[in-house]
Amino acid sequence: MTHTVAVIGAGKIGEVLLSGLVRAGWPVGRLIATARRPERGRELADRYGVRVLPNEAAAAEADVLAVAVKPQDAEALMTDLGPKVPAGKLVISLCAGLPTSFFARFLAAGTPVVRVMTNTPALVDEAMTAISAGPHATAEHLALAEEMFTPLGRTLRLPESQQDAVTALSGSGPAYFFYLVEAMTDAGILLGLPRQVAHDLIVQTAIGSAVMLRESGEHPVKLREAVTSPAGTTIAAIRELENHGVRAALLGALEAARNRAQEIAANEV
Ligand SMILES: NC(=O)C1=CN([C@@H]2O[C@H](COP(=O)(O)OP(=O)(O)OC[C@H]3O[C@@H](n4cnc5c(N)ncnc54)[C@H](O)[C@@H]3O)[C@@H](O)[C@H]2O)C=CC1
Ligand SMILES: O=C(O)[C@@H]1CCC=N1
Repeated sequence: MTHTVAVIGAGKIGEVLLSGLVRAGWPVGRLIATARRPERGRELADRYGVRVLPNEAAAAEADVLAVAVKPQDAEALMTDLGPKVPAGKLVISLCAGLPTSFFARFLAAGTPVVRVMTNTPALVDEAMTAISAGPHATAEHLALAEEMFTPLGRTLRLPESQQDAVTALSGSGPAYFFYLVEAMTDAGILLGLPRQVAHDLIVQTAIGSAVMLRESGEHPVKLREAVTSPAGTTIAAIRELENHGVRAALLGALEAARNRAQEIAANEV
């Protein structure tokens, strides 16, 4: 926590990172945010007590630049800011799809780049963050990225070649679970439960199932089999899921997300 971190483009995920660092006790004097809109900057300063600076001033002051703009905005940002980033800074990209080589193009030779893919459960310190070394990133840079993201949940080091798959699985993953909860709440309503009751039942069921997965260490098939009684209710539901190809739909959905990350990388943003 001795480094100064600037979140460049503190939107949704940038704020998730900032708030997590504040909760973890990162000195607020060592946290900087940049924002395109002045009112957004004021909001972040009021909410977290962090300094809000223009991009270039942030890059001059910080040791670590955590780039959290949308991939579509990264080229404009880096064309302007990249050549002004002083040597010796660590650039950490939070952007989906963009490879570290993209950032290296705009930066002084030798600037280390690390790519991370985190997710929104960082808001409750339950993130899954995958960290990959890009050009010139040493073990020390990876350790610094871990120091920033470990307080927000779990971290894992992976080769950069796996980051598009990670993005499809755990980066976007919370959205799939929220989608399922939404659909299952509707199902409860179809069966006659009040909306709030259906919501509460499924949220606690999701939490219980997630904790079992983590704490039992059992394979999900075994956990599911324990719920599935012979000639019972669960198998009747599972048959419907199988009939509707839900497993195949998930395989296709994640492949589509991975393909989208690759399109972003190919600049088809
Ligand atoms: N939302 C999520 O769950 C996750 C998002 N990501 C990645 O994080 C990045 C940001 O996504 P979100 O936070 O959802 O988007 P967002 O649109 O909420 O945040 C991006 C922010 O960057 C600001 N910005 C853009 N250009 C700027 C510039 N030149 N200077 C200063 N600020 C600038 C925008 O005003 C905006 O506030 C994306 O690259 C996305 O792939 C990664 C993991 C999860
Ligand atoms: O939807 C997106 O592109 C971003 C990346 C991972 C989660 N949200």
